Amino acid sequence: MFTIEILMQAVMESRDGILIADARAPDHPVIFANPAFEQLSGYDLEDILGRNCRFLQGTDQAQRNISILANSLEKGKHSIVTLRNYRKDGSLFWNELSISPVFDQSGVLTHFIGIQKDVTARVVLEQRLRKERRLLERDKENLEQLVVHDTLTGIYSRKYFEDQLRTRWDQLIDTQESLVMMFIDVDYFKGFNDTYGHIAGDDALRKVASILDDSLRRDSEFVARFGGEEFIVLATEMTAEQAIMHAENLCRSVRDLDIPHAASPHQFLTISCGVVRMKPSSMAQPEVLLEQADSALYQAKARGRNQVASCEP
Ligand SMILES: Nc1nc2c(ncn2[C@@H]2O[C@H](COP(=O)(O)OP(=O)(O)OP(=O)(O)O)[C@@H](O)[C@H]2O)c(=O)[nH]1
Repeated sequence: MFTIEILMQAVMESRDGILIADARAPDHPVIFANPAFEQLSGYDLEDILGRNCRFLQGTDQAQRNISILANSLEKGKHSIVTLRNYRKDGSLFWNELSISPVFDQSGVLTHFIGIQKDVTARVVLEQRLRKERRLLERDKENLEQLVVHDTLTGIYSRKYFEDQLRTRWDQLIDTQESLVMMFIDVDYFKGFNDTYGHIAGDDALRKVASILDDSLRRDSEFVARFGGEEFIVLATEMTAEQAIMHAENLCRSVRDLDIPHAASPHQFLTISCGVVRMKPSSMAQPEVLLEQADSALYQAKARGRNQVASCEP
């Protein structure tokens, strides 16, 4: 049989803190707190009775959830919010507070009943997970940047080039458009490093990368660092003549940087360039472009460097 004693016992033995406030008295003073609430907050009953429960927020009153709570109480509605509360000893705990208005038989608001749960462990874990997720996302972005961009020169990486080569090759099989590749290699670069040192060598590679990048005009072309002192330009929408002229411009731009190179017969830093233009086909692999551009580059080197050689299959 259900009795008022059982109800009382349930409230007194609840693991959750229970508070009752008088909704008709000014500033809604607390008129009841169960032992679990005393334990949760560290306050004794005599500290609590007669006060508005906002004392649990201490000076930390600017919490968004407090106005959410106040709004729903004003409308006589039930509300659950999580608040930063402070124990008697000043330590923070996260309080998941469920407040319900209590009405008498004629519908007049008489009390508020608040059930309090200490959810600090859960909130701290959620905060830690959020922070870790943010750090992971930042690391992921950094890694993606590293994969797409070459760390020394900042232009596209070999990985990006290889992905683009495969993608564009497949796209152009259908449209029957040609793909143009320029394989670029800095001339006598070993001699440059030996003469001026590796740091000056790095600096020269940055300048070459930058001028190549600046010399590109179309959205459909890009330059990547293939490795060491080798660069690749991949382009579409160019005739064979345009491709060769474009490559010759690149050679001139690098020579016009006027970077002294005492170990080169040209006396300035130069590049050689192998150009190939090909219609992608499902019968071939895109690597064939690289092989042909490489063999054109070999010819440009063999003919004296600082020049372009082409290979149109
Ligand atoms: N400073 C610097 N040097 C590099 C880098 N990567 C590769 N190299 C150097 O580039 C040089 C390439 O030399 P080789 O392959 O012998 O070619 P080369 O001297 O340019 O001669 P040719 O290509 O035949 O004109 C090597 O000495 C490498 O150490 C780099 O990131 N920084």
